[in-house]
Amino acid sequence: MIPAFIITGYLGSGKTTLLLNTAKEHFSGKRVAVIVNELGEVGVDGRILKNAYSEVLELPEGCICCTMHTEFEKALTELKEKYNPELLLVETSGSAEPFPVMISLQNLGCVIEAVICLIDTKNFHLYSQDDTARHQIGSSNVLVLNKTDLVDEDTLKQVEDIVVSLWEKYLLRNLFTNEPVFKSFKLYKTSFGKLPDEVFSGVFALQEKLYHLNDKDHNHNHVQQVVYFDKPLDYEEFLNMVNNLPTNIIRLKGILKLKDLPEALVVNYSFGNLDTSYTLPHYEGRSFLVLIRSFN
Ligand SMILES: Nc1nc2c(ncn2[C@@H]2O[C@H](COP(=O)(O)OP(=O)(O)OP(=O)(O)O)[C@@H](O)[C@H]2O)c(=O)[nH]1
Repeated sequence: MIPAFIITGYLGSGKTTLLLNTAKEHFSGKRVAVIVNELGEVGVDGRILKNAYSEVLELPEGCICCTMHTEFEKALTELKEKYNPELLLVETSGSAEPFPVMISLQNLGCVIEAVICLIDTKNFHLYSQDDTARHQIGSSNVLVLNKTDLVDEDTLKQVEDIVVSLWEKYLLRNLFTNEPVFKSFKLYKTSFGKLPDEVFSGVFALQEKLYHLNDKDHNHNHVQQVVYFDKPLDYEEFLNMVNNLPTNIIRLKGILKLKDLPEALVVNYSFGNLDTSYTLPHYEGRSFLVLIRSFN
């Protein structure tokens, strides 16, 4: 039985960041396979994670939450045969609910060690009404109020209260008994997903067998577009573009080769905050940006 952690949470909440620091440190020396599912056909997280983990499986088809679960199970079976991992870390897309992934992992004989939901405390008010975000919270048993460095104590307390009430309201329930799948949760307040070791110790493992619900009408509230750049960009030109983005663009991710910069720049923008602190030294691919628009 392979232990598996599911990392869920809304767009830009810090899932990849968690995988790059705390999880990476905690499991160093183990044969860890990372599975990452991104909205859209171009993966950014996968490329970053390949810098940190030797085995990264990208499932860019867009959506393991709807019709893709057979693809997910096939890919996972191949991964197990090829790599024989001691542990799986699964990052779901920010637009996906974790439940179908939980089912698939159990179908393939994995033990779900925890479902960890990252919450962007700075921007929570902008997405707290989103149905998928609410189900992500209700399907998790480790709630992580992340980006605490960007909010004051009062805001943090408000977000905590809302998240706790959403957890209670959106709790995942056993199809037959209607009992909550998770009887309790643990809440952490962090920045950059720095979680204590206990999260990875198995104390949050899911004991129950899950069952498929009828496929409900699954309606995504986001649309993504990919823009490719054939020539290296000027940094000023790029900043200008970011500063003039329409307000319905809530997320921008990508990898850009810039004039005068030897390493490719990883672009990470969510809700008006731009982060370009991460670079990729040996990136040979095309420059691109994925833009995620909200309909809400
Ligand atoms: N200030 C601050 N920034 C953070 C924190 N955690 C993550 N970030 C930044 O937030 C941005 C998004 O983080 P990611 O880890 O890429 O978020 P994600 O959840 O994987 O994003 P998606 O895969 O698109 O849903 C990056 O620029 C991170 O460096 C935090 O605690 N504080």
